[in-house]
Amino acid sequence: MNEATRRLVFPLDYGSLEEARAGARVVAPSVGVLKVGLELFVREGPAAIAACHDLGREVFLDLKLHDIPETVGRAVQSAASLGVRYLTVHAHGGRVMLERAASEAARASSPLTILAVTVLTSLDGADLASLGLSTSPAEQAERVARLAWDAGVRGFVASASEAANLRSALGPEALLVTPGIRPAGSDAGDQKRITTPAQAIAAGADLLVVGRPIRDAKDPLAAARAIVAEIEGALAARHT
Ligand SMILES: O=C(O)c1cc(=O)[nH]c(=O)n1[C@@H]1O[C@H](COP(=O)(O)O)[C@@H](O)[C@H]1O
Repeated sequence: MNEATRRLVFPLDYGSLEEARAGARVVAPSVGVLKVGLELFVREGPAAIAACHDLGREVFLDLKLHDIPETVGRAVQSAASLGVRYLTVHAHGGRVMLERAASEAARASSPLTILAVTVLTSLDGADLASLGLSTSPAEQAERVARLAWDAGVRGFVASASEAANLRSALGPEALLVTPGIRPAGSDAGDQKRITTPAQAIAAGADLLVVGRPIRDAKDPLAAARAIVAEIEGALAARHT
């Protein structure tokens, strides 16, 4: 698998295991990581993770844990026992919760990286204001990313429009995972802070999460291939 393919994360946002398996099988040649999120995990549970492993792909379990430290710590242990490679928690769960998630992941028997979700890509400044936050999404993402970093977390989910800023705030060791990716001309849907795949790579993103532009394309494999080609071009430009 080449570097560009390794960087593409495809969310299995499907309503059943059968659909998820079929969708994953089609795009697997052009996808590095498969993400299992709330829709599929609530319905199908660990079988969804096993299906990804059957395809030889690492699993990103996206449950966006946000609870008291004890509950999150125990949930991290459960996720670790399923052999997932990445697991999301909400950075807004606070320092102790983040510390607990990071320390439980460090004790897992296989590599497990906690990803702190900073500010959801579906939110903009007006949404933050309605929550009583006077910061911009970029400022808020940096604030909670620093909090998570200090708690021992090394993976972060943010819009790629914040990736360059987070990279300079956190340094090369931070793993930056960016959803809200839209190839030029594709529908934003409910995403508000979006970039193209090339912009995300240029900004220093490590992993790009791309769902509907692939899932809902007439030819999902061709859509995934086109995104990988765009990532490849942007990586080459980054290295020159
Ligand atoms: O944690 C995530 O993966 C996530 C965080 C975030 O801020 N925004 C976001 O869209 N996601 C997820 O990334 C995927 C984006 O899907 P599309 O908008 O269809 O490309 C979905 O599975 C979301 O649950």
